[in-house]
Amino acid sequence: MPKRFSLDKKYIKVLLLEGIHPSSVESFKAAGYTNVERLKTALDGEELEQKLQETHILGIRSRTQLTGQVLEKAQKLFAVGCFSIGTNQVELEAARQHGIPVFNAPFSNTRSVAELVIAEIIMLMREIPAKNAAAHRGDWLKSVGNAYEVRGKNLGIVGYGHIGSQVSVLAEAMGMNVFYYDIETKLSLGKAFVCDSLNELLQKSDAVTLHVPETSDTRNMISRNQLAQMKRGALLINASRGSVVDYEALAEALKKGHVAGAAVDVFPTEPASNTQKFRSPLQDFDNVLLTPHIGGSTQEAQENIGLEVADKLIRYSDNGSTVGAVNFPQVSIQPNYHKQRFLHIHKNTPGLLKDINFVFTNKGINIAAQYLQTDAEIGYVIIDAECNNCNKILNELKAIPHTIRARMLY
Ligand SMILES: NC(=O)C1=CN([C@@H]2O[C@H](COP(=O)(O)OP(=O)(O)OC[C@H]3O[C@@H](n4cnc5c(N)ncnc54)[C@H](O)[C@@H]3O)[C@@H](O)[C@H]2O)C=CC1
Ligand SMILES: O=C(O)CCC(=O)C(=O)O
Repeated sequence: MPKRFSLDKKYIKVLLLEGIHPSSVESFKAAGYTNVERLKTALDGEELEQKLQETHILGIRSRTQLTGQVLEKAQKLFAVGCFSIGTNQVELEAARQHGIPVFNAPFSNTRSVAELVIAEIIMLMREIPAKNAAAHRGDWLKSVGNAYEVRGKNLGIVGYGHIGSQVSVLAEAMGMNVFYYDIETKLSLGKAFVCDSLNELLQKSDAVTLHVPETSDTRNMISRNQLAQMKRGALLINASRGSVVDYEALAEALKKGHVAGAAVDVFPTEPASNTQKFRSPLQDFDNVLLTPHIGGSTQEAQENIGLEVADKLIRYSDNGSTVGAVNFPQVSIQPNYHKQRFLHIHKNTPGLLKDINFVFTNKGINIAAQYLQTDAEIGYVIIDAECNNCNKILNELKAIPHTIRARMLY
């Protein structure tokens, strides 16, 4: 059976930034993509814009910022893969308007984050960060101090999604009492107790861990007022996004001893590479565990993410399937090796489908199958047709007013 490609694959440039796992390169190569470049670092500014001039498929993790301005200039870019859960590093609406679906990996690193959080809860409850820092300086802090077992303590989980719910199960297995708060109704796992408000959760918890996405609602959701609601001596863990906690306020609460310790993996501004310096108001505190956004950085997670996101990008590039895209109408579709496939992305305008169909019917070309999905603003249609002069058809499809992008898979 002949293979059909969405551009001759030798012309498709795949650029993978930020040390994305080599498993993704292997996937692209196995699917016939030979022009794959993998860089260890993130890119920004002019360097990023330059590189994107020749890129069709881009893979990033959390450091590369894809603004509307950057996307506007990336004329050849037709798909973006975030090799992460979070997609806040991409202006999704701008990508959508440019006809660029954005894919991510919603599950693959969740267990890794949950395990790190559990380890941090134990470390913080035993005051290990401060004792470890002292030992490195030659000081011997052998005292029970405020060290506690986690068994029987209350853990508050904010955001009971993929990560929060796994933390819940692991914490209960260690004998913790779990409380959670979510804006959505979520099935309680084990004996976890749902709280009606964030304040209720903060008031009950000996340790609070945050597992919400970055949204306008979660920005600074833990600030002075919320920290004041926490029990004196409670712990705070943030492995979600840096924007979720006001770190100046957290530093004040730590200074006063109101918060006894914290573990922080994410920051409002993170160094773009390992050679850049990292600064945070939390660096002054021995009782704060600081990690460089490595919640999901395990070999298992990264290998799986590499495979998962590469697979979604390849399916889109080869077949037009947008399943798993976070900003795009979802079309689930199998390859069609016998017909010519066209992809048409357009502004959702009345009568446009008629114009598309006219391109074929006007020439007596049979449309064998058609798959359309729309949202309020854009439409995405896949057309399998029996045509001979396919390039001419493609050009006519591109010329239809309100077309954002048209491609032919061949
Ligand atoms: N540190 C790291 O390396 C990693 C960080 N993350 C971060 O963790 C976040 C959570 O990941 P998942 O659990 O997989 O996401 P998820 O989407 O499965 O769960 C998020 C939960 O938060 C809830 N939520 C949203 N807004 C809320 C609000 N204002 N108040 C309370 N609950 C709210 C949602 O309803 C959902 O249940 C990601 O969005 C990402 O930013 C994810 C992976 C790795
Ligand atoms: O591993 C990364 O670069 C990003 C992890 C993360 O924050 C996510 O998956 O949302």
